[in-house]
Amino acid sequence: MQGNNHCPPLTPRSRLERLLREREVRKSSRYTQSTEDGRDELYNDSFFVSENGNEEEFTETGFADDRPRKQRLLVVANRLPVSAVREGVDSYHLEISVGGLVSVKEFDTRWIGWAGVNVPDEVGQKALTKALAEMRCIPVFLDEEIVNEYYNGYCNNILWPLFHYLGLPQEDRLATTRSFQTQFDAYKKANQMFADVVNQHYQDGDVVWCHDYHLMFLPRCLKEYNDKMKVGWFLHTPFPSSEIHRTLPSRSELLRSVLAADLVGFHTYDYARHFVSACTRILGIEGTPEGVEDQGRLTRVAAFPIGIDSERFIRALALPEVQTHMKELKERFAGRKVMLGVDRLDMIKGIPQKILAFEKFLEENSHWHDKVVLLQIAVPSRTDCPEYQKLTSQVHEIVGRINGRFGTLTAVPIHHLDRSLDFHALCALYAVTDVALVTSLRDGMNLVSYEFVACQASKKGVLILSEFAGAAQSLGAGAILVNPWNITEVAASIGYALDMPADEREKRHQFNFKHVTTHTSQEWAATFVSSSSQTLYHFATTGLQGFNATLTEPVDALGRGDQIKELELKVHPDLKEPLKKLSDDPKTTIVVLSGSGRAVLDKNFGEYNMWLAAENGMFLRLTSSEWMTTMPENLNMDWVDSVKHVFEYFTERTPRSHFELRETSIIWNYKYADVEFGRLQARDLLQHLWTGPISNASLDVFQGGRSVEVRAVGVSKGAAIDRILGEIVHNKGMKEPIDYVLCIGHFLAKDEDVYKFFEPELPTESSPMAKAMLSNSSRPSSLPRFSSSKSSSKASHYKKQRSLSNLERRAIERTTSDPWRPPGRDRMSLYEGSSVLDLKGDNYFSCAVSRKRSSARYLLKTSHDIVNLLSDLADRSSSPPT
Ligand SMILES: O=P(O)(O)OC[C@H]1O[C@H](O[C@H]2O[C@H](CO)[C@@H](O)[C@H](O)[C@H]2O)[C@H](O)[C@@H](O)[C@@H]1O
Ligand SMILES: O=c1ccn([C@@H]2O[C@H](COP(=O)(O)OP(=O)(O)O)[C@@H](O)[C@H]2O)c(=O)[nH]1
Repeated sequence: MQGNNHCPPLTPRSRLERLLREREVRKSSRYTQSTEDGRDELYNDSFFVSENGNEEEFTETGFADDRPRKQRLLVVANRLPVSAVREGVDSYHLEISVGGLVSVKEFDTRWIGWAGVNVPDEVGQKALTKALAEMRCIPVFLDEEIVNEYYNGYCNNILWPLFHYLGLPQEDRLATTRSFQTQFDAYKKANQMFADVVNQHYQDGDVVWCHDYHLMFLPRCLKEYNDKMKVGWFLHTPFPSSEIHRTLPSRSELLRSVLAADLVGFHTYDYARHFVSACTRILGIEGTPEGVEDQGRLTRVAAFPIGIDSERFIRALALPEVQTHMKELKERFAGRKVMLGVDRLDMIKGIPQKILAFEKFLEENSHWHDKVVLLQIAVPSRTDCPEYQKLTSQVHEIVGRINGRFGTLTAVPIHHLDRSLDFHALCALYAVTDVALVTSLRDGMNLVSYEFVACQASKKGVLILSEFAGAAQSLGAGAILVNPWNITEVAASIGYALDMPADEREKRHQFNFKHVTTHTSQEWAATFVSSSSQTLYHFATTGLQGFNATLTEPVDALGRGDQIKELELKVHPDLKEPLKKLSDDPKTTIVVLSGSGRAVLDKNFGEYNMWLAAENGMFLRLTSSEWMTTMPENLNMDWVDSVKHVFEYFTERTPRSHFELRETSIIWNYKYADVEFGRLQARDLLQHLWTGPISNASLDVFQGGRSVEVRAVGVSKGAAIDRILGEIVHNKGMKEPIDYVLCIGHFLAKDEDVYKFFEPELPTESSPMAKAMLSNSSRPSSLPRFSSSKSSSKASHYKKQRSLSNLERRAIERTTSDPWRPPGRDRMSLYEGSSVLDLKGDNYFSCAVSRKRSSARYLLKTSHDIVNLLSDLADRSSSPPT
């Protein structure tokens, strides 16, 4: 049966099947490659090499042996991952950039870019070309003037600030127009020079991957030369709101050039959305969920969040030199907490704001004065640009003032370094840090935050992260998110981070660490390239109470709350006392019926005297007894691995989404993800579940507000309540009719069958309690006002239609084949024929919590109403009858 497949089929039928298949293949090949690791980083990370460190013999038809030929990939970026310094007429010193562009192991990769050196003479150019070839790098030679106009000018003075919401430079109008035009011309010319080198090295079937804002013209140049070329373009910076992009004089030309690519990628869904809306508003062309369509040609647009080579950082921490660095740093800063900032000295990094927030923290917390130090590594960047020079002076001035103000003869609060560190020193620094402070005003992603997390396996330090860095959308849950412009908030977050208890640090770290080690640069690149290499692109990407959203603490409806705290379901603190009183009342039986697993219910309700029904009633327990299973023996769970596989795939690609694997169900939740993106992803996921390889499996798929849940066929709360009640009636030896039933929940539509279960015959005489609950005059002010739900008419319709009582009907249903009947025992007989469920019409209160449409009789607006209702019931149950 298809549903039994644990992997996608070998011959994928759809785009998603293909991507899932490729993901599996990548996972298994990753293991083989890691056994080869341990030698020179660049070679291992970027290229396929043999044991002796030389490139393997490679022929035009493939490797010398029978291995299949790898997909050729031409990576084109402004900078090569290697920079050159000329030492003689024909000799160069090559240096690998520490944060150089990422590697792609499964492709046969060549890099094309500028080596950061001016080589005007032919001899020098030949020598550099030869030296770089050993590293599979191909240089583009840019002369000084073009570097000045294209790189310093158009790229760094115009596009960079604009894309980071800093606006266009303010200059004299005429001069701006003139310099703008010359810079734009130089930009186009430089892009054509990159294209010429690509064309020279291109072979049929190659994928060409263009990077960043430096090369927005490149896709067009390449397609004009050869429209069959597969071209992808990825932007490492934010793409701003269309209102910002609209201010750029060359706005349309740039957009059209990028649209020449087959695939356009961004770090976040937000950036992708801005790009599509810029195309719609500025170019007037159609945005679709998949991308941008112009005259029948579709350019796919999607988010591909970058990652780091986390293993490389983790491995480095074990190296003796890194250990020595760590020891020195620990001794040097003994008795003080270490805070760390690592940034290029760039306006976008918010360094002055960070330092000012640290000053405010020191101002307000004198007890921390000698106990904390901020180490700020400010790597010089774009030093030819006047704006960057001004920033350096500004930062020096602020640091000097603060050190003068809070320093002592022996120690200063800020150590500021205008220099870069080597990889090992950087790893050591990350590892000894207690709190990392990333306050970018805008940042495409911010890899420093990822690198810090990768190095924190033992320390489990805290990450304070700007909400304006792309990384906030992925590490947002584990980090403390701040608005870097809000100095007061950042200062308070510093205090919170420094005082954070170990268990909270551990949880936050684990979340971040998992993300950083699973969303690697390898995965990023492989996903982007395999998507580009397809000709056809088609991807986008619980009486009876419920627990979650019923008895839990209220959560932020926009999903902007603290995900780490909210992921751990906790009983609302104000409900503890009423639950205790109600559960101790011998006349009251409480059942918590939840989709959550046993452990979650044990942890939250173990201390009360009540019934717990976990996993939608598949497991049942009176808190004084052990768990029993009510799961039918023949419950088919063969589909679990296949579905998990699909859920993993979507979780990896939907920042801040997560999935929970329970014993009889799996839930993918995107409450904390970008709402729009989450919905699109859910649509894709559902489509795959309904039409993909597991479409025939015996499972039920449900869509919640911000979740997708998959269960074994027929599992619902309504189906379970029958069995649960049988156990309770039997256990309590109940014979008298139940006085009233209160059933409160925030249920999926599928589970609303639980409301119908108790629905009695037409209303007769009310019990005193029922009267009290419904009569406005006797209702105390704390009791919530029930508002009859619109759907209560549905319930009465349901009642009128019924010719048999619920018990009669269920008894009849039971005589037919029932997969839910537990073996060897007929639960129905436990209360069949008894009058326990002879509820009087208005002795039944089914309440839906914050739902617009429901078959419950009443609606409760918020969890606050539940607290009031249960508190009031508890008071009444514990007070003597009047
Ligand atoms: O080459 P430079 O001009 O010295 O600048 C260095 C790089 O800065 C930018 O980095 C961006 O890419 C990172 C990885 O995707 C991302 O985390 C960060 O937020 C971005 O700012 C630039 O985009 C690169 O091209 C530069 O090489
Ligand atoms: O002394 C240093 C400090 C930082 N980095 C690297 O620079 C990169 C910075 O990347 P990020 O995405 O944080 O920001 P960007 O500078 O690209 O805007 C990271 O990989 C760091 O490891 C470095 O090579 N040397």
